[in-house]
Amino acid sequence: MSDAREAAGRQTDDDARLRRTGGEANDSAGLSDAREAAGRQTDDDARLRRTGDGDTSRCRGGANDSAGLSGQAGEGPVVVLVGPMGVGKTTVGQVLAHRLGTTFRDSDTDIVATAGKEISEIFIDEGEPHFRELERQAVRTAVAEHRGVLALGGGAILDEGTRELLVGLPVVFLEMGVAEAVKRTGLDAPRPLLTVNPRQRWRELMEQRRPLYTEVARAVVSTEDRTPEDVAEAVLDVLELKNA
Ligand SMILES: Nc1ncnc2c1ncn2[C@@H]1O[C@H](COP(=O)(O)OP(=O)(O)O)[C@@H](O)[C@H]1O
Ligand SMILES: O=C(O)C1=C[C@@H](OP(=O)(O)O)[C@@H](O)[C@H](O)C1
Ligand SMILES: [Mg+2]
Repeated sequence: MSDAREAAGRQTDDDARLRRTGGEANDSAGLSDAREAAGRQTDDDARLRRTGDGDTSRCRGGANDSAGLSGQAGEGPVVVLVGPMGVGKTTVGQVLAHRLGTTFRDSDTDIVATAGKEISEIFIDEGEPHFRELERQAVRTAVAEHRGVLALGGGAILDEGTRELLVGLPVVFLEMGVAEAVKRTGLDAPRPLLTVNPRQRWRELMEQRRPLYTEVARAVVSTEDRTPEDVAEAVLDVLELKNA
């Protein structure tokens, strides 16, 4: 557990060229109610919930605002999606935003807009460390401004500063197995980290990243054998946003 999360745990409470549709003025009343309900549930439960494998596993608390964040329940995105590339964060995030009557934002889209070039070009021209810096800035801005659904890039959680920005937020880790990963990312997707030997590369990435996804997440949702609509439903369920 990170220091930031530990500190938070001691407290009691608790947009590319441009497709950005974010904006905090877009929350519906129903969504605000749902957010409050979700906050209460996780505060009370203080555990990481898991759906998709028939099991709800006790793991860690998560409903605490960090010192560096808002300090008030109800601020920040209503849902933040993390998980490996191709798991469906962008797709499911859009479905979720629609279901909740709110807006969708994707940190990758924001980075492309700010940098004025595609992610694969940023990797080639400036390297991954520079991309992670841009990503941290994009997440910081999105977490501060956006009240709808936020999807992050698969590697965002590698950066400690980015992880700290997520403390206390309703973060959901979407997961899948390697076979599904290879199927979904395919050969056409512009994902620079999976262009060579995707199967092995994905396993290596997950070995490094799984603990980090788990660290930042309040809940884990399997995407295996589920449509994006089913996954969105499971996210609403696990965050108790169903009546929104
Ligand atoms: N639950 C799902 N089942 C099957 N295919 C999916 C599912 N979710 C997303 N996909 C497909 O997988 C690919 C990657 O989805 P995307 O939303 O871009 O993932 P991410 O943002 O996590 O990288 C897309 O072709 C998308 O249509
Ligand atoms: O996993 C990663 O390191 C990355 C995932 C991508 O986003 P998606 O997870 O939306 O594909 C994108 O941010 C970049 O190619 C790096
Ligand atoms: Mg995406």
